[in-house]
Amino acid sequence: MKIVRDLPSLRAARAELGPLALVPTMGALHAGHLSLIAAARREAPRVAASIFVNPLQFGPQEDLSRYPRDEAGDLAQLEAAGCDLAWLPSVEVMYPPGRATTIEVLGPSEGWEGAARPGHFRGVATVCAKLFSQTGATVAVFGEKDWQQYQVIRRMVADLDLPVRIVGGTTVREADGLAMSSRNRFLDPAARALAPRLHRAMQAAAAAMLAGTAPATALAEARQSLTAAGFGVDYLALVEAETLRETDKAPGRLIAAAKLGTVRLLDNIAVGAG
Ligand SMILES: Nc1ncnc2c1ncn2[C@@H]1O[C@H](COP(=O)(O)OP(=O)(O)OP(=O)(O)O)[C@@H](O)[C@H]1O
Ligand SMILES: CC(C)(CO)[C@@H](O)C(=O)[O-]
Ligand code: BAL
Repeated sequence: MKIVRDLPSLRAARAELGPLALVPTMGALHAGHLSLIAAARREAPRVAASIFVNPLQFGPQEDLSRYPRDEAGDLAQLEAAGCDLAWLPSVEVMYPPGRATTIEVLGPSEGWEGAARPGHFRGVATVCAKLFSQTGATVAVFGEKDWQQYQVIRRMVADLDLPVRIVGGTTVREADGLAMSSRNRFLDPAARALAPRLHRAMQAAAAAMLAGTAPATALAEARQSLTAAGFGVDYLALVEAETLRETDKAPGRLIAAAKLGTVRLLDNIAVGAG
């Protein structure tokens, strides 16, 4: 596996390797990321992964400084997973002084994570556009776990005619249903024990909706049971899968963000064909 940290080395590696599928990450890799590497290997002859904790997508009160980092462990996992190229730009390489361009995707970025984290999707879209352009990837793989992000990137690529195909990877879960996430390591044992209830409550709400319960009723019940269990529910909503607009009938995507202590969990599932 080639490890590159500056643009001239990336360009040379790209020329040598040929068509690439890219998996953008912020590191602290887990089995969810590795499933995206495996998906990428099915999409193109060579696979690149980027590791970059993107300051532009973190608000001033957010956890940029304590975001988990483990470069040596990440590189070992990428190598073992059959990754051909690791792109590890520094903040200075990604954002040299004088930078004046950002990308703003409206539509699917409005609401939910976009409302909870103002400016977040501007940072995500900007860095992803740069990663696509830097690597020249023909395919990029994103986890469905961050459903809204996945739709924002699809929208951006369609709107800007970017020459990259976006592929989604299904959410990898722990045995008890908790969606894997780098931030799960911050759950204390009591919170870790409660955490799978989020997915269970979502599954119950989805099953109720498919059995004919009005979404508003099913969602209110799920919210109430989660709040009683100790979750701070930020949102739990049925939305149109691509636009992220709230809807009152399935099919759709059930999306949620809920806090346990200081850890914010995200999850989503399809309801019907959503
Ligand atoms: N459990 C998972 N299953 C599949 N893909 C995942 C999973 N968790 C993250 N991903 C995907 O991996 C890519 C990189 O995500 P990132 O590095 O932010 O990891 P993360 O675990 O989501 O971290 P965070 O704690 O910030 O949510 C994204 O496309 C994300 O959707
Ligand atoms: C796509 C991404 C790597 C952009 O920084 C990040 O938002 C993430 O890890 O999901
Ligand atoms: N997986 C989304 C990256 C973030 O939380 O900033």
